[in-house]
Amino acid sequence: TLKALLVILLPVHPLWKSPVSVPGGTRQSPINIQWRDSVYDPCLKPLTIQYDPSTCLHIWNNGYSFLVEFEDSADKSIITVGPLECHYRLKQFHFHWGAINEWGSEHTVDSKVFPAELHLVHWNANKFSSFEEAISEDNGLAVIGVFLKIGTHHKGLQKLVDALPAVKHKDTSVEFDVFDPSCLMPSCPDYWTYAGSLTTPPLTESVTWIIKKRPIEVDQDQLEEFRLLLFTSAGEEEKKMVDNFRPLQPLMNRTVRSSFE
Ligand SMILES: CCCSc1c(F)c(F)c(S(=O)(=O)NC)c(F)c1F
Ligand SMILES: [Zn+2]
Repeated sequence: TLKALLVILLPVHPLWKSPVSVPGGTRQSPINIQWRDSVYDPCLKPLTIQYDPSTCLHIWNNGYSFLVEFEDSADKSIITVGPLECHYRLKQFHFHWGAINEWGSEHTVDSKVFPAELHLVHWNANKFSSFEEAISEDNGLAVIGVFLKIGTHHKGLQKLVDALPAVKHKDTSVEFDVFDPSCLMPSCPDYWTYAGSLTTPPLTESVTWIIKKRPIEVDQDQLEEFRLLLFTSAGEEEKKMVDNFRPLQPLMNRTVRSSFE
């Protein structure tokens, strides 16, 4: 099918500048989560999320996605428990999406692709003194992945969507004073977790992934606003910011655990 052909061709997709595979990589992301192969771990507790909306700083277009960044000089917005042995500070969140609703997410579940995926990036403030240090260390980062599906309008997301025209071009930013990212979480506490990597350079294998089982719903107009962003700077020939996801990586010798039976 067209989709299969495109997925095969995707690794050489011109918009994907990073190496599709990392030499010697044994725990790369994203992966397909095969539900029946995931192993229920009764020791996995619900994730504890404590975000302080006033730590929100700004939104910026980094030429790959749009990032909402947070002030991380203290333990004000943190996640703990779940599969984590330490507390992790929220650094930023961003999204990956497709040109059309048929693809866009980085992870897949039983090979099902979602139109988009939210990543909330946290760093281990118990063990390291900065995000920059943690990014290349084992257990340095914890990323919550939330799938997006097309459905009802998402009121919390709309505040973010309304600010996107101000960051249309690469290297533009806009102040974003108060935002509580917990409004972007599905109500269901269930998740899968596995040891993986960043999906953008430097692709370091430092991430404990926490993938929420249930998606959140956004409406078509909201996702279309993502697709109006540009990879390019003002004055350059415009390239729409779409298909900013990495191809699936081999599971290799990894087990995906579930927090639910
Ligand atoms: C040099 C990193 C800049 S911050 C960042 C990011 F911008 C990003 F896109 C991803 S991702 O791999 O794409 N998604 C988890 C990250 F993990 C990050 F930490
Ligand atoms: Zn990401």
